[in-house]
Amino acid sequence: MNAAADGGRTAGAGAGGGFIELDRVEKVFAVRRRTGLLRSERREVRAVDALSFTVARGEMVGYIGPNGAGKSTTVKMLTGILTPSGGRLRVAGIDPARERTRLAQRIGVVFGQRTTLWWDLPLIDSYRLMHRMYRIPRARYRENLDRCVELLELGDLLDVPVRQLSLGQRMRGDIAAALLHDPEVLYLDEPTIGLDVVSKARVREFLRDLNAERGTTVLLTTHDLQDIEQVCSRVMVIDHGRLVYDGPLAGLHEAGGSERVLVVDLERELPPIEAPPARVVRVEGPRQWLAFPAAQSAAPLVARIAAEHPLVDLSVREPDIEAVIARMYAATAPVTPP
Ligand SMILES: Nc1ncnc2c1ncn2[C@@H]1O[C@H](COP(=O)(O)OP(=O)(O)OP(=O)(O)O)[C@@H](O)[C@H]1O
Repeated sequence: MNAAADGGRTAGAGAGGGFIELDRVEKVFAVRRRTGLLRSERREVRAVDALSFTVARGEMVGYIGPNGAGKSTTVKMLTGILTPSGGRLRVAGIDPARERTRLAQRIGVVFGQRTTLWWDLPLIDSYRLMHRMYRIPRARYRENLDRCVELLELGDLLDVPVRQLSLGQRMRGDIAAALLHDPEVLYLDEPTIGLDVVSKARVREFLRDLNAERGTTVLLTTHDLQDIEQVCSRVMVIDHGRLVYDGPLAGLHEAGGSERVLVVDLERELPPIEAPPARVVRVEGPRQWLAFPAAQSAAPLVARIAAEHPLVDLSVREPDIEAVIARMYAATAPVTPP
């Protein structure tokens, strides 16, 4: 399982070391569980376990894993909200837990399921408050705001109270808020959750542009593998607090032999389509489902089917992250840290 074998320590490291560096980082929570009327038992939850990886400046990395794997705990340690129980962690050379305020000037955070905006205020008032809170120089604030308003198409929304925005509009508003102070690194936690296809595409395109123009380092937590495919060149998989894969997304699909499904609507009922290595896994009237290796592009398969069959419509279904990870486990034993 390639780079994870050395704890991901070398992957993506820049000449002068990584921009984000974790060396055997741990986070243990003490939890109390009630065992009787007056009795409770103390238990430890190892949310992050000897986690080591390096992210170079300007990298866009997906950070995925099943529920409870330790993703949020990692991001909270990277922002200084939580202090590690052990190990060494640095972001831009700063120890987040010790210098949280100084680090805040250099990082941006977006939580898909929570907003950092003031609910009852028009969007622009939240930005004005952040301008003061972060003490952003006026010219820089204006420049960043203008750019975000243009690229995220916020012009008509600036005077709308946040509670009246749709989920997609609010998410674009939150992304702009995280970028007003020009952070060098952006942590995004489920930035496309609940968004429609067009809004998702807009957010992904914006992140790619941001990275190309400013070299912003991006760490993206998501359950949507298309976010990773379209934004990140590298993906890290965490499970039970440990890094179990670090490399390209295609490699993750290969490790588990995962498949995508092409759903094809034909003009009429026809015999199962023959287009190896894709294979028909289901037929319902004029609709057919073809499974094909997820590491391969769908384009040649689509072109071939379109050329040989009376095609009306088609769509591609991605494998879900839990299934990919489960298959990866089935195919190879997870890395056990030394
Ligand atoms: N404050 C806390 N106190 C006790 N246990 C915690 C605390 N925060 C997280 N945990 C536990 O640590 C483990 C990792 O949780 P974490 O929220 O980091 O997972 P996650 O990968 O972000 O999951 P999800 O995808 O569901 O958000 C879980 O077992 C969780 O119950």
